[in-house]
Amino acid sequence: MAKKRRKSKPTSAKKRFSLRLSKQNKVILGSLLIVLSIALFFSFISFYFTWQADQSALSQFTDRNAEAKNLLKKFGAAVSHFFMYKGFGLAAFAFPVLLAVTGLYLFLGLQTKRLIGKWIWGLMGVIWISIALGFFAVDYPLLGGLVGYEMNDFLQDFVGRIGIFLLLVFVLVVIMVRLFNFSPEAIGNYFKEKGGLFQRGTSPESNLVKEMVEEGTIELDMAEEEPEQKIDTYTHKKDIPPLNQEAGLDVNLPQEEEVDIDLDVQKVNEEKEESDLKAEKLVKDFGEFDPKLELGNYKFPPLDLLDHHGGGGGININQEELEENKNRIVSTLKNYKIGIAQIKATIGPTVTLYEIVPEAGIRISKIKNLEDDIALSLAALGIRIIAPIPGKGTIGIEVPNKKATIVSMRSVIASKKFQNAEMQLPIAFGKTISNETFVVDLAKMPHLLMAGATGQGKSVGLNAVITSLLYKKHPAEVKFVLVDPKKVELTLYNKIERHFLAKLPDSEEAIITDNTKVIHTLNSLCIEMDNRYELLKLAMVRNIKEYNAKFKSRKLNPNDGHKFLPYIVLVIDEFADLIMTAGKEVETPIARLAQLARATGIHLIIATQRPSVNVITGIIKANFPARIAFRVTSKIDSRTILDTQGADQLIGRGDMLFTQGNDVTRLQCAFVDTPEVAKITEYIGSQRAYPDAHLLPEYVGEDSGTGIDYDISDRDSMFREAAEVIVTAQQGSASLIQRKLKLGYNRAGRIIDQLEAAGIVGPFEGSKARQVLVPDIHSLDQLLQNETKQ
Ligand SMILES: Nc1ncnc2c1ncn2[C@@H]1O[C@H](COP(=O)(O)OP(=O)(O)OP(=O)(O)O)[C@@H](O)[C@H]1O
Repeated sequence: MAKKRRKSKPTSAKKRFSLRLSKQNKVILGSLLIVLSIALFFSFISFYFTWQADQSALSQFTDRNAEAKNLLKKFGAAVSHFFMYKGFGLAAFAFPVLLAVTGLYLFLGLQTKRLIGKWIWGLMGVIWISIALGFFAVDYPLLGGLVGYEMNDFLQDFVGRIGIFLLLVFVLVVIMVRLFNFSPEAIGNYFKEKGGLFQRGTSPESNLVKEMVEEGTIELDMAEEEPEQKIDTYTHKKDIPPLNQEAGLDVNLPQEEEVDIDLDVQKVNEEKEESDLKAEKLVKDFGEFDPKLELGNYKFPPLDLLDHHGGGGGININQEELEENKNRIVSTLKNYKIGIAQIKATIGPTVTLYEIVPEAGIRISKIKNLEDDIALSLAALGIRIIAPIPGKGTIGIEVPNKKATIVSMRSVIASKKFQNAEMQLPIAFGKTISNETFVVDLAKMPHLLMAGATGQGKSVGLNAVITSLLYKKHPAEVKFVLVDPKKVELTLYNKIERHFLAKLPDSEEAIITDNTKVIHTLNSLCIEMDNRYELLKLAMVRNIKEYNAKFKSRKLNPNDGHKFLPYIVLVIDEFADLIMTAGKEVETPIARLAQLARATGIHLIIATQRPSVNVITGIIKANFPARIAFRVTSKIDSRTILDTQGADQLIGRGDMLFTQGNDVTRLQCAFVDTPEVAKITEYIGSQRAYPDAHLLPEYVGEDSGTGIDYDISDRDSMFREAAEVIVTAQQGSASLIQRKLKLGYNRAGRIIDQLEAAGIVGPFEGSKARQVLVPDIHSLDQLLQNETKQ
């Protein structure tokens, strides 16, 4: 309080000052100073040529007959004489510079507070240069001016010439250190920055491509180089001063100055500017924040861990088969009196697309109506007719190849498209019908629904998604929450628990196989989402990408609860099983996450064997625009997933349809076998890991919070403070207590329970904040007093 009162005085003084110096006055004064500085500058220059001739004019300043040779005549001669001859010699040039800077600040309406520093440093520099010139140029006293000469004379009596020299060196060091941040680390950083180009070129991602060419040699180089850089920056990290240590006082200023709107706006700008400057300085000194630092030696899995699956040689083109299929298509269509003008084949890994241009006059709707008959006549499993192909005026008939080519995970991971993908969460699903690698960004989807009958490739698909991310992301950047009711599909990922998995604080296993745990985890993710939204709000950004970028550039202070946020990918392998046993309890948090979690970097991937409407409900469907269908058994199932048929005509074994809205793309899913996943997890798991899996916020179940009777004496020592925080903010959330009182989540949760028992907050309401039952601090005082009386 005392602090505040003391602060308010200068504020009002500032306000008066600011009111007196209106915007127009600032512009006028600014221009005056700029003009004056230019006049001084020319006078000083001219002085060096005319000073001897003008000596006499100085004494006859008022005599109109006496003329001065200086460019600015008597004024120029007089001021130059004062500043240069009697003053500081050459160093006096600093004055026009300082005046010009001051003038510009006023003219442009910038904050003048920082000018004080500039003037202090400027004057120090003037004195130093003047003495230095007086010292070194003894024969030219005009260079150092009278001040330089006299100061030298004076100092020589006391410390001698060597003493003056040492003094000058010392002051120079002080100026360099304070003004230009001259430090051994800064020099080190400068050279590191220079060398940065090389390091960037050998990022683990790009390493992967090179690895293919150079089979491991580069990886060795990397291993030697990286630690050096990491360790160095790590030590810096410890030295970083908390961002707000100095800015703490400033933070309150804008609120105090609310009366004057003009003043207020300027203040806020300045504050921003200052924190930005501070962040820039931190980045300059210590480099950007590197989330990967803690596992700086982490090596991305090499390509060798993946098999070719016989697909290394590309697609076999069977000319005979092509010809045969073409003839069948032409003759079948002829039976329906549809003439073909042109036919073109595109060969994919599993199917070949025959693109037909019908003869003029034939309506596409006719062909569309005959869709089933044509499929029947061609008499092959997995034929799909696309009439017309979206965006083209042609009709597509997809006919399965007799010999399907397996698309290996290795080939898609090694593809340029995946390697160069500038995506947040790139996933290489497989190959399209035209044999192009298909890469999508999970962050953009933003959630994925996967369905397909048993044995058609769902698990392989899930593994392909996870593998893609493991090959592209560092453990600091992405965390998986794995739900596996079948208990066997995802067990392999246990090995990377401390690298890539997230779990509830009290659970032993990171992979969730128990249904009640799933409910807790989903609610915990909702809390995580709310907490993240709170952080995004504080940081004034819209999504996790902007937030992390801001955090990396050190604009967010970890002391305010800010931290680097990894993406969280929730994978549920058998959703049907879950929804059947837990119903709404699962559906509600899933729907909430699906609706809101996108901006906070939480993405959902849900796979189900039974794509019936009671599993994929309307709410879920509405929030999962990206869907994948492997082969299903009926048209109805296909419609449930994709809103169109087609999935029932797939041939299985990874043949799939992907939609992200309107268009449906047929893909051959990349194949990654269990032994390959085992090798990858083994490779990652054997490396140095975090001490524990990434911990999700603790979720206190609905029943555990109600009706607990806490003894008053058992209350937490921070109970009273927490109650005040909650009542003042009128928001009953544990995260608020956590933040304001700097407590751990568990302790904050316990206090919330005690507050509930004391009747200060209402019961648990899912992931929403609890209702606060006490309206103000006065009522709180009364309530607590009554308690002690009882
Ligand atoms: N992309 C693919 N390429 C080649 N073969 C595949 C592909 N995907 C799946 N298969 C084959 O299909 C088999 C079954 O796949 P998968 O285990 O993924 O099916 P699923 O849909 O998960 O079945 P379930 O629901 O019973 O677990 C695999 O063992 C493999 O032989």
